[in-house]
Amino acid sequence: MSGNTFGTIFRVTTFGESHGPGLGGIVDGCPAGIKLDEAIIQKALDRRKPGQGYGATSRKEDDKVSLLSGVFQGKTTGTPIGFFVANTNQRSGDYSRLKDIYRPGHGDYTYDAKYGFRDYRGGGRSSGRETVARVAAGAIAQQVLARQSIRVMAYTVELGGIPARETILDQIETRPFFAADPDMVAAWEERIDTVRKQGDTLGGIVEIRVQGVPAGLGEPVFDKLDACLAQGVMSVGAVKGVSVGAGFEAARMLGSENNDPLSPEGFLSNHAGGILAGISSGQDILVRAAIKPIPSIARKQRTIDRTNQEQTICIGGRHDICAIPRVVPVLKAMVALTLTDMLLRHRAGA
Ligand SMILES: Cc1cc2nc3c(=O)[nH]c(=O)nc-3n(C[C@H](O)[C@H](O)[C@H](O)COP(=O)(O)O)c2cc1C
Ligand SMILES: C=C(O[C@@H]1CC(C(=O)O)=C[C@@H](OP(=O)(O)O)[C@H]1O)C(=O)O
Repeated sequence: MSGNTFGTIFRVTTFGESHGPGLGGIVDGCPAGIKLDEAIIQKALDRRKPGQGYGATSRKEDDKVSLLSGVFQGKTTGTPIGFFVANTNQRSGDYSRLKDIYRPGHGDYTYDAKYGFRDYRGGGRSSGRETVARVAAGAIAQQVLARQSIRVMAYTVELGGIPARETILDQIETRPFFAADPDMVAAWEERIDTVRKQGDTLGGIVEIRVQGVPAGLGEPVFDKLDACLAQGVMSVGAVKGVSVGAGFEAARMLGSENNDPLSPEGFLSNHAGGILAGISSGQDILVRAAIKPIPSIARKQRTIDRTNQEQTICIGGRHDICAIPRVVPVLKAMVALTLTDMLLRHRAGA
């Protein structure tokens, strides 16, 4: 298995680095006849791109996608779909001071430990920028899911320790932060402002909800639907926790509280998050992701260099203060990719 490929039947391979010529991917295994053009992918990319939104990096990229193959007359042909997004605003000089120094919390130390090679121009493959390719692939997956009336939504339920009070699902996509609760936006913006002035960063929690999933998707062991969703979501940078349904709360409940009773009209609650024994139950799938604070902070920190000498760093450059909201479309994409793969596996009887 290559570390750059995700999925078994609907497979996505991504390539590229944040300071190279660009990023792209290949989606292989997409059925023929699915409606697809650059505009559909672009719409998803525009929701993730840098340089926009509160607390976002000031790096300005258009993230303009080119479709290279696998589409004819607005429909997929069944052959590999290739796409590319150019980098246009790298400013790699920002990183020359960090050439031999490891940033705490980022991939600098572990990449050097793995490869024994240091491409110090930004995060490279570990950069949040790699997620541009996932969002493009996820937009293709969502076209497949839409044909089955399966809809993936993602929204922010907590930011900087301040939780949303309620979840209002309509118009999430047009709200700042993809906020579950529009009344929380002002408090979240204020929290970001305070933390930014301190040279610091923060995290949050994103919920992904999938409606319209038929009962029966997923494998009984190992490739359980919840296991595959957790892998897809956890594979995104800055994600440090994944829960399904009641998640960690289930550990504090009694069986009588946690079970979702069945009735002829359907389940009476959804603590399971739409998955039982690794297989979808037909209820909404509910996944949450814990997003850590952005590691590149403008405060003095202790670290070491490549020769193990003690150093202090204070990181400048263009960084997000919080990965939310830009990570929201990425998590949506990873859930869409996982479900599309499971749907096609189910159909193939594989
Ligand atoms: C959409 C997105 C944007 C991000 N922006 C930044 C950033 O501006 N600066 C930074 O240091 N890390 C940023 N990160 C986080 C790092 O990429 C991430 O912490 C790093 O890859 C290490 O991975 P880990 O947090 O999973 O251990 C971002 C992540 C995502 C998903
Ligand atoms: C460019 C993007 O986000 C980048 C994610 C990122 C990181 O370390 O994860 C660090 C910054 O990179 P750079 O210093 O190269 O601009 C962000 O701007 C993007 O998401 O498109």
